[in-house]
Amino acid sequence: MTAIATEQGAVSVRNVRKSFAGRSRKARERLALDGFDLDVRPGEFLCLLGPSGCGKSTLLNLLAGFSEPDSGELAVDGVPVKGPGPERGVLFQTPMLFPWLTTLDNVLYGPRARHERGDDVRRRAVGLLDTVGLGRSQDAYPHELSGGMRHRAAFARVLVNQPRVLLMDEPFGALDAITRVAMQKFLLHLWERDRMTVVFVTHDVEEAVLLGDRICVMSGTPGRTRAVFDIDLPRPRELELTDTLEFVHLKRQVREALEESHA
Ligand SMILES: Nc1ncnc2c1ncn2[C@@H]1O[C@H](COP(=O)(O)OP(=O)(O)OP(=O)(O)O)[C@@H](O)[C@H]1O
Repeated sequence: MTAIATEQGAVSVRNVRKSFAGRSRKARERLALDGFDLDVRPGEFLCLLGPSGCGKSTLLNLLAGFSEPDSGELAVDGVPVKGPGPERGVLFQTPMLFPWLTTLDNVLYGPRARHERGDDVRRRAVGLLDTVGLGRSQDAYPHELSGGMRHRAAFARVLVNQPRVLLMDEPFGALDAITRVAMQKFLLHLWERDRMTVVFVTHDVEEAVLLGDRICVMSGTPGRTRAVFDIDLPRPRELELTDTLEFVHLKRQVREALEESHA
């Protein structure tokens, strides 16, 4: 896969408001975000932490172009987000795969939908499946894959579009501890190599400190930025880092900010 230029993938969120109508006349409108600002540098790994309901998924959906703000602006490389686009890859907690397609056909789905059909794209898809350790499972259907394998297949499906920005909503939240660590290692390795911009939502403070360049702790409702932490830990990062004093100290600071955001 071609490396992604690090100067691409700047994300900006300006004064964004997003509300949801109540289900009935009596049910009040819910204000998920109000006056929300965020800048993510090209190639930066930003983690979003915050209490349930503070608007993290709402923000990711807006950046993905799955929904529109009431007001304010969201842009990638200065281009306003007007809908979904292949330059923004989205990964959710539940891997999105079509059950009736093989692993390889799932990966090729996006390029085919854009009428990219040549040998090049097929080679890229096969290469990616190798990279994610599914080289031998290209003909398997999703139900024949383990949970971790399905996550990796969904990853390959997103990466084949060579996104400049990866939007990840608790992608490893449902995995067992061992698979989760394996996926974190895999993501770190991939990001070290390609340096795409990542916006990563998690509830796990340790995961945020291990992965992120910066952590934005949100509070709500409506969602606001409560604290921002620069994580200046050396890279490449390995799991052993979590045992160091520096890591433990940072983790405590972030956890305290998160606890305050629940107050
Ligand atoms: N489609 C929707 N319709 C109505 N209300 C919604 C919708 N999506 C989100 N909300 C509301 O907007 C607010 C923010 O929700 P959101 O899912 O963004 O929070 P979150 O921080 O991602 O929460 P969690 O950590 O639990 O996933 C909540 O009050 C939620 O009930």
